[in-house]
Amino acid sequence: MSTPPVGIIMGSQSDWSTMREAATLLDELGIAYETRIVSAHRTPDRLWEYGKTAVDRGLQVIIAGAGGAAHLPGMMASKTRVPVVGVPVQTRALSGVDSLYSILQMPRGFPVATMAIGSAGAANAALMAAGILALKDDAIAARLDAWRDALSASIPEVPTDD
Ligand SMILES: Nc1c(C(=O)O)ncn1[C@@H]1O[C@H](COP(=O)(O)O)[C@@H](O)[C@H]1O
Repeated sequence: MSTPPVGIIMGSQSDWSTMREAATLLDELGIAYETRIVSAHRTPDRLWEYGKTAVDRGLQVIIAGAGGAAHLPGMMASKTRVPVVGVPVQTRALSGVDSLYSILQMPRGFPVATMAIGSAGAANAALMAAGILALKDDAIAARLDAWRDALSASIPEVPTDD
């Protein structure tokens, strides 16, 4: 089976309820993806292998979600030049600010495109991936344009009472 263009990876099964938002949006846009649990802390060899083979397998964007000491996106970015879009998963103790800072503050040279905390960030990660793929894929570009137009059209111009 050929590798899809997008990999959605997450530090734990518990991140799936957040990262599912990215998968749902990619489904809407007709973009194939794979999903994996990969942890810098708990499965470092799996992380290494995923990053080492990403280019050769044909992955074009990696969406990486993690919470707390969220080292996964940055470590993945250190191992592959495939663009990594990071999603800070919301945590109970620190509301996801810990995840955000862990992902955001990369040293010069190894960037992670960091999204907002939580499911909106996961959805935006999928849209970011779509935008990257759309640069070289007219069909994805057309579907992304249509998706954006539909969202804009759904926003009322005048507020109403609930
Ligand atoms: N931040 C990371 C990494 C990593 O960065 O490699 N691996 C797991 N985790 C995070 O630990 C949190 C709690 O995980 P559990 O719910 O499994 O205890 C999750 O949000 C996961 O992303």
